[in-house]
Amino acid sequence: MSVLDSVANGLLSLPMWAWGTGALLVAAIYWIFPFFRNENGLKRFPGPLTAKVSDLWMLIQARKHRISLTIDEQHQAHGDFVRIAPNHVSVAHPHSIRDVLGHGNGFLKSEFYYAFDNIEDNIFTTRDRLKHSRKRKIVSHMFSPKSMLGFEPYITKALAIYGSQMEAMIETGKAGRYVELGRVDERIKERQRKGEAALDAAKWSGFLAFDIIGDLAFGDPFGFTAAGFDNVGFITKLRDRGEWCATVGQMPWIKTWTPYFFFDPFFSTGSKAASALGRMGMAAVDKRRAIAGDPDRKDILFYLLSASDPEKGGMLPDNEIKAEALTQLIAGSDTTGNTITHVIDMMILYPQKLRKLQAELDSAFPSPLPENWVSSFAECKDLPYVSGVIHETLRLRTTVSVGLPRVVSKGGAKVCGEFFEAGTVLSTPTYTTHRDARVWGQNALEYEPERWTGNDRNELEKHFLGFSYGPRACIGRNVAFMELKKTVATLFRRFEYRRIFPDDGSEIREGFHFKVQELPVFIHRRT
Ligand code: HEM
Repeated sequence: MSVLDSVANGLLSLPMWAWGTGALLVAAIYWIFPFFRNENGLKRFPGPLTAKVSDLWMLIQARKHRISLTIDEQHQAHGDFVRIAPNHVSVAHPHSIRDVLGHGNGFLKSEFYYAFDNIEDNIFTTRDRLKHSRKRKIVSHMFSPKSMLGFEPYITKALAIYGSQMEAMIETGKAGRYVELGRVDERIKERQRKGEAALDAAKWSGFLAFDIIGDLAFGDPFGFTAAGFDNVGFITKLRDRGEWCATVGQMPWIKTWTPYFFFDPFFSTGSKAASALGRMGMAAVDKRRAIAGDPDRKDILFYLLSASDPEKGGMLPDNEIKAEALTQLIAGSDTTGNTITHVIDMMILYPQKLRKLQAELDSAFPSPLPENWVSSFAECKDLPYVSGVIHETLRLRTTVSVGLPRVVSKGGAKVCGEFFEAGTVLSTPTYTTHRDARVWGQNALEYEPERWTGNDRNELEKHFLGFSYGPRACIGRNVAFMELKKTVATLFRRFEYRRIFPDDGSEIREGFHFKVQELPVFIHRRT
């Protein structure tokens, strides 16, 4: 018998208690070791004991869908620096944006982003600086002012479909029929007034945003707005995948194992959703290539298909095109859809602000409006209150509220007065930073679109993280603003919303996005 066989036989003959003790010992070493090692000298920072000991603490917060709220509570209790994982410090200091996310510090994205890789790594997930610059260069053409103008007709088309769907529901909507439930609900019927339709505004914002980006990215809107239905479950899959990524990203090494986490179906659902989205993205690119469409069409896929490989020349590799197209679709859909929902929610919650918005829109777009009118970007881009409402909503209801983790580069760095060793993970908690009275003043927690219409605007922009900051900031920011401004101007000029159940708060659940799950509203026409 070989030595290996003897060892194997010896191990197999051990009693169950010995196996159990061994497993506990291994787990204990894994948990306790980073703590005692004082990894990267982080012992000096306060934080929950369990967070100092293991990444599991963050994973649990993510699984509970409340990363931002928990980290904010920690900052309120401990101050600007909180150790939220053995090797991760959250820095909620007014200079943190510049020091952690800014240009020139050499910090890279952390392993957290590995969870988001789909098909292969992409512009959003890559942790390699050169690879990122190369990808950024390739896609930057898509977002030039000239390309942006080419995108506007697709946004106008989707908004026109949304507008006519609302009109049709208001015209023909059955009393008490909450569109998404597909049945008459007596509680809704009791509250509904003449000329109103009842619907889930969160769902319709999603339909609108997904149709726009579907058209921009793949040359084909999903058709959700026209159908009033997401027939492929795309929106739900994207949500499940986002929640899964934000959770798995806390302990990236578990990624490949999550399909087998039978104790919690959340993990297998998210993992399946991620794979399904990958397949859908690949199929969409293949479909677009197979059908010879409009040769003048200048959408995101057009720019990817005509980009040349900077190293080898010729077209980009097939998988790279697919991964990048899918990334734009993912990055540009739920972000805008969810922001539109938050704007509707805020306008219902703050009727005085809604009146101001309506006054601005009524004066810019007097009655009578053409049938199924949609605001052009030229007409709404400089309206100060429209812009104020969007900025203020993105401040207090930031779609990406979580701190975005970055790794301190070689040689270490001084961040907000503290020195950090190379390899330490740092993040700026957007939710907390956007509520910091040192920046936003004593009314930091109040919804004040007016703060964006005054002379302080440029100064406030420096502390605004709605689209992040630095080399990894949102590349689609200008497209997002075009979409959001056109949408806010069009919807709030033509319609008014009120909550069906005013006493219910909004159920916000956080994955990677800080997302309103459902917003039951009545909608009526304005004249
Ligand atoms: C309201 C809408 C949007 C919001 C709030 C938003 C927010 C953000 C944020 C916070 C980041 C940084 C993420 C990180 O570092 O982990 C980001 C990155 C990114 N966004 Fe957006 N985004 C929006 C719309 C869009 C649109 C419309 C597109 C494309 C059409 C887009 C494409 C991207 C891409 C490709 C990145 C990765 C950039 C890089 O790493 O170089 N986003 N976005």
